[in-house]
This record gives sequence, C-alpha cells and structure tokens, in this order.
Amino acid sequence: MGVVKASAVTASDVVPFPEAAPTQPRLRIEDVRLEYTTRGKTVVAIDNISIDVPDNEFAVIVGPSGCGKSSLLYLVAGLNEPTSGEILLGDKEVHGPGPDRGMVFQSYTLFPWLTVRENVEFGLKRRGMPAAEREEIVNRYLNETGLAAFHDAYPKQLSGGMMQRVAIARALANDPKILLMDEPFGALDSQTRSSMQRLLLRVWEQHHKTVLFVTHDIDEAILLGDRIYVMTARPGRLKEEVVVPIARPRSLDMVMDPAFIAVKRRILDLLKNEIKDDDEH
Ligand SMILES: Nc1ncnc2c1ncn2[C@@H]1O[C@H](COP(=O)(O)OP(=O)(O)OP(=O)(O)O)[C@@H](O)[C@H]1O
Repeated sequence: MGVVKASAVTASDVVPFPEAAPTQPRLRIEDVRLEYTTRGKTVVAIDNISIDVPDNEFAVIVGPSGCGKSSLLYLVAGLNEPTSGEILLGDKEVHGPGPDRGMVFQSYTLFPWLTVRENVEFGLKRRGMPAAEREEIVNRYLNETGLAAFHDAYPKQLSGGMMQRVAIARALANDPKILLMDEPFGALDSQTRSSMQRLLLRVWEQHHKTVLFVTHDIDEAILLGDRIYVMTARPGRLKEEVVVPIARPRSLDMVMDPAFIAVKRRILDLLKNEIKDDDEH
C-alpha cells in the first residue's frame, strides 16, 4: 500500500469523529422563581435558583426552615408551576406530575385499602403491565426493602418506618427517571431513621437512580448525598453547592471520618451565617 502524503489529505477527506452528544443533566432547574400570593399578599419563596442535578447522582437540598426546599421539590414534581424560569427533565419541560418522577413524602401516602403488594404494584398495573412481569418487579422491590414477609399486610398494620419502605419500593418499582424525596424520614424515631438511611444507602447503591432529597438533618445529607445544595434563608437562593468527597459504599459509622466532619463543618458554617444574616435583617 502506498504512503499517503500529508499534502494529499484535504479538509473534505477528513472524517470528523462523531460528536459525543453533550450529556445534559437529567434535571435542570433554570432561573426558577416562585411567588405565593395569599389574600393579596405576595411572598417570594424561591428567588432565581438554577441547579443541574447530574444523572445517577444523589443530590440533597438543605437550608434554613422556610427557605423553599419543599416548594422547589413540588415544582420538580409538577405539583406547582414556577412564577418564572423553567424545569427540564431530560429535554422535556416539566408541566404537571408524571410517572417519570417518583415521590416519597414525609407524611405517609399509601393507599390504606390496598395491601403492601398492591400498593407497590399500583403504578405498574395502571400502566397495563402483564401480571407475570408485575409480580417479578414487585417481588424484587419487596425483597430489597425487607418487606417480603409483610406483602399481605395493610398500611394500618405497619409502623412508620415500614410504611416508608413501601413508599420507597412503590416509587422504585415504577422506574422513574428521578426520585424526589421530601424529608422522608422526618417523622421517624432516630433508630428507625438510621435503619432507613442504611436501607436507602443499600438500595441506592444498587440502582444509582437520580435522587433529589430534602432534609433538615446535615448528617443525613452528607451520609446519603453526592452533592449538597445549601440554600439561603427565604427567599431561597442557592448559597453553595458542596460536593461530598466520601467514597461509596457508605456506612453510618462514617460520621466519625475526618472527611465527613470537614464537610459537616462547612455546611454548618454556611447555615450558621445564613441564620445570622436572617436575624440581622
Ligand atoms: N401554599 C403556600 N401558600 C403561601 N405560602 C406558602 C405556601 N407554601 C409554602 N409557603 C411559604 O413559602 C416559604 C417556603 O416554604 P417551604 O415549605 O417550601 O419551605 P421549607 O424550606 O421546605 O420549610 P421547612 O424546612 O420548614 O419544611 C415559607 O415561607 C412558607 O410559609
């Protein structure tokens, strides 16, 4: 084969590398502002927040009480519309709720007339998934969340922790693009809360589902999160994005690690300043 001289190669001969599709983060919150108007009085709850949540990351929102954390999650869930700005999931703008977003709230939101199995199965059945496929998926999530032995129980027979397991299993079974969790362990006693954190760590490390998680608990935020968005006092703005430099798999005893303590100190400082700023106004 002859040698191709460099001079023989023209621009039109060069086959460009296929451009890698730019990887858009799954969730983009762009310049979102939210005002509530009640009886003629307008309150700015969220003031121009922009956040990109990378795919397959566990993102956590922390901030002073009333800074708009739940409001932001509700906007992503499509349960409310921003006053301005937009929210994109993939390349679709969010308007209204949809099966691409799974929600787990602090209050228990199971259907009381359905068993554990039927609760987990609900969304799949609604989508018309065949029974055999449904059963396989439901069994998998019942096992993963330690609910297999309780599959025939009704919500009223379960403790708060068990009900939240069902809510998590139900959300995951629907295979949403993102899981939105609003203080899901906020109503649980501290022991149950720890056990739920362990469970969520284990389940999340298996699926790496994109999560947006709201909490007041800084230890919980660091333990679970890859990235923590710290908000200012109301009107909520993004104060700082803190990346958690702690390897996975994680365990609850990591709260004693120097890296954990350093991140905690950083977040507490950010929040302390925020509350002080707020008091001074
Ligand atoms: N439906 C509503 N109508 C009017 N004001 C509202 C409404 N929902 C929330 N607010 C106000 O908006 C602000 C943000 O509320 P939000 O519940 O989102 O904050 P949060 O950070 O989740 O609070 P917390 O940490 O206490 O749960 C608060 O001042 C709240 O009183």
